Amino acid sequence: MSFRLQPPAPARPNRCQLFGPGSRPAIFAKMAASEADVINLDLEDSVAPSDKDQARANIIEAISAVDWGRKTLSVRINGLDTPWWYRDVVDLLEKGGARLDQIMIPKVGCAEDIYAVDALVTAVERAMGRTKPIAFEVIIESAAGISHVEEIAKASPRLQAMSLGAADFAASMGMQTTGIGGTQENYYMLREGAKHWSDPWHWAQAAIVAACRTHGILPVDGPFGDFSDDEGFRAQARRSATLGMVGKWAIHPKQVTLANEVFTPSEQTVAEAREILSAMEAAKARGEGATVYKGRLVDIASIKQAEVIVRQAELIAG
Ligand SMILES: CC(=O)SCCNC(=O)CCNC(=O)[C@H](O)C(C)(C)COP(=O)(O)OP(=O)(O)OC[C@H]1O[C@@H](n2cnc3c(N)ncnc32)[C@H](O)[C@@H]1OP(=O)(O)O
Ligand SMILES: O=CC(=O)O
Ligand SMILES: [Mg+2]
Repeated sequence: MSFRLQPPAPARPNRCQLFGPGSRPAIFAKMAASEADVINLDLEDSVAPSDKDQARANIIEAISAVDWGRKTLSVRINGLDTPWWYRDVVDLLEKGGARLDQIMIPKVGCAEDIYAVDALVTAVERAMGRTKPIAFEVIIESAAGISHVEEIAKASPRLQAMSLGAADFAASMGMQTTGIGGTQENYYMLREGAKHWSDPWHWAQAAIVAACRTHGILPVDGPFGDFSDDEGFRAQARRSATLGMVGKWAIHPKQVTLANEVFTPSEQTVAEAREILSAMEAAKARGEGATVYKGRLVDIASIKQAEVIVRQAELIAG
């Protein structure tokens, strides 16, 4: 155990991040009225190159014109390999107003990518006398991104969240699939003639969770493309939650309820966590570090596990 304590992740709900193209302002009010904790207005891959300027103008207007309530409001800028990203940053910060909370940086490949955006954001913030610092979230969606995930996670104090972007990740890795997230038909083990599907996203998710938890950042699962497959979404989201991720993107409004359902600990889970804490209090009073709860071992590590669940529930309850 290091003497350095693991830093806590930002204390805000992040169960669902609802995306919408900046080129489709008619849905902005619907996004604001949704139950998503985070809104991601997109300037990147859901916006055609010919629409980039108009989408940026739409978003700048909507940042202050729409009532976003208590949601975290984030805008996904274009990637650093495009001619649009610097204009996205400068215009959002100069013209977007104070309501904007966060910028999402896609296709991050190394810590220097964050440094570059940080330098630009810092300069514009100073020039504008902006008092609320813009937070960052990043998408790990390339071979370079996952290779440098830990140095990316510690690249800036602005960084609050990190998502896995399954679509671009699959493309960058040369994966033989056009599906966005979820079960991949050809990724199975064979035993006695029966197929057992495995999870090709698992290793990247685990690397992201470890980097995020080391540096106090929220790990988030990205898109699940087949929005007609509720059970597929649930299964993917449950695996992510079990691994330690705090939430998942919704690329269609119907996925918001599903994400909130999975990433909100159930009453039963919270009640059990509280019972474990009580059982450990009683054990401590007896001078014991370990005891039995419902026929199974609980010890001092169980306190930390139970506290994760109770903290999640308290955060969501506000
Ligand atoms: C790989 C990645 O990078 S993923 C992230 C980038 N991608 C995106 O941002 C895409 C976000 N999603 C969308 O653009 C759209 O949801 C689409 C294109 C997938 C589907 O759009 P539609 O064909 O309009 O969907 P559908 O007809 O089922 O919409 C149902 C209702 O939800 C609304 N709606 C659709 N998308 C959204 C959204 N993202 N947020 C809020 N409301 C929405 C529609 O306006 C419609 O409202 P209505 O009932 O009042 O008429
Ligand atoms: O940007 C998201 C992705 O899956 O790619
Ligand atoms: Mg992407």
